[in-house]
Amino acid sequence: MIRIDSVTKRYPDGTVAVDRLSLEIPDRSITVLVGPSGCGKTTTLRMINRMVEPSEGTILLDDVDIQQQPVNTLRRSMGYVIQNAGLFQHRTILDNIATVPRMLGWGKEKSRDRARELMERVGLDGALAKRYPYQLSGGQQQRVGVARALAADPPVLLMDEPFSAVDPVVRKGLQDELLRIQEELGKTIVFVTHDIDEAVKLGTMVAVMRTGGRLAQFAPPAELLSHPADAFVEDFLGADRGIRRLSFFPAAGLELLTEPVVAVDATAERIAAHDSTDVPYLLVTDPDGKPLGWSEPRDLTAGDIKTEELLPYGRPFVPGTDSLRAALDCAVLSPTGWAVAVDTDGRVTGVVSQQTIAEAIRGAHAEGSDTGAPDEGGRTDMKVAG
Ligand SMILES: Nc1ncnc2c1ncn2[C@@H]1O[C@H](COP(=O)(O)OP(=O)(O)OP(=O)(O)O)[C@@H](O)[C@H]1O
Repeated sequence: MIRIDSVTKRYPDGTVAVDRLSLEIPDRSITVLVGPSGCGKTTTLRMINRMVEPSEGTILLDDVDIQQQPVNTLRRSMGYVIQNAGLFQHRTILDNIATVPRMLGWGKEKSRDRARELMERVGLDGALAKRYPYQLSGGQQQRVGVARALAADPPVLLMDEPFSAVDPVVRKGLQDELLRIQEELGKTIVFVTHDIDEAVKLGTMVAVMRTGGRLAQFAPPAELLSHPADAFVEDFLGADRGIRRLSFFPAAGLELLTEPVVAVDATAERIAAHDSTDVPYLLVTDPDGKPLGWSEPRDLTAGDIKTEELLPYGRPFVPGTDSLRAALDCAVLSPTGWAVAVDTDGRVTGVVSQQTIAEAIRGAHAEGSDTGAPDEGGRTDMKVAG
């Protein structure tokens, strides 16, 4: 949909901010521009809505050179979100969001109705409508920024480090919300960040740029993690890229054992029967099948299991939606080294050892090196969960 064709930006002082950049930004997906400070990400984004004009090269929107469109028409088709939201401080939240519809000549009530609808879509409580930006938290202000950019329903959203100024927990919430909005609305989003984790989480495609405004690699995140194009990209991805890559492989294929799982009202025979298995621990569940904790079998007395003496089971994982990374994390954090799998209602479906997870990881890496990356469907499913 957006094609950047050999674009260079030279600022009047001679700085080459972007150097012969070519990118095909796919329709209805999130393309992330990532790279170190000063590598030309913002300049690239601003050339797409002509806040900055290229020195050379062309940018096409639906095969039409953006230079041939009046700037106002172009910008109306592109929502723009920046760090710290850039809200109008003297306008209420509702009127901030209604700004563009009002500019487009919509009536006041219709614009406000649209603004209310968008508040709900971006997860903002309607009670905030009459407040002013300074009465909102940073995360809430960013949500208003996103709602405002969506107000006129533009097909394209340009986002420049929109979530950089908020704390990690709020940031994760905003990222999850953006993925959900993208899924619901199918916008074409170009997203700038300097945070590779954010890029990997959000991007359908990720463009890694290097200082001097040159493209280092343009690939889906799983491929970036499995096959960095060169030492610069590898270095930028960081030391734990092998672990992070596991986010793209589902935990669904792990073989779960049910033998080492007993209910809190288990009989002496059931507990004793466990001696024949290789697992040194038993996971005790409540009568409803929810995990309570681990114990060595010899410490359990049938009819008198003391739940407060059990070892904590840590955080369980859900095989159907979680990734191998999540399963590994559960096993690493578990005092027994075994991870607990549960269904979406929190009932135990089995347990799995670090060793079994390690074997699955070896299999996943081998699969990734054969094909370049895991299949597209699995990758997308794992994005939020991983
Ligand atoms: N108006 C300008 N005049 C001269 N040089 C500029 C101008 N705007 C940006 N630059 C330079 O162009 C280069 C790219 O800047 P840009 O803001 O696009 O980078 P960035 O990757 O977005 O950086 P950051 O992550 O720090 O925001 C930098 O060296 C910057 O100093």
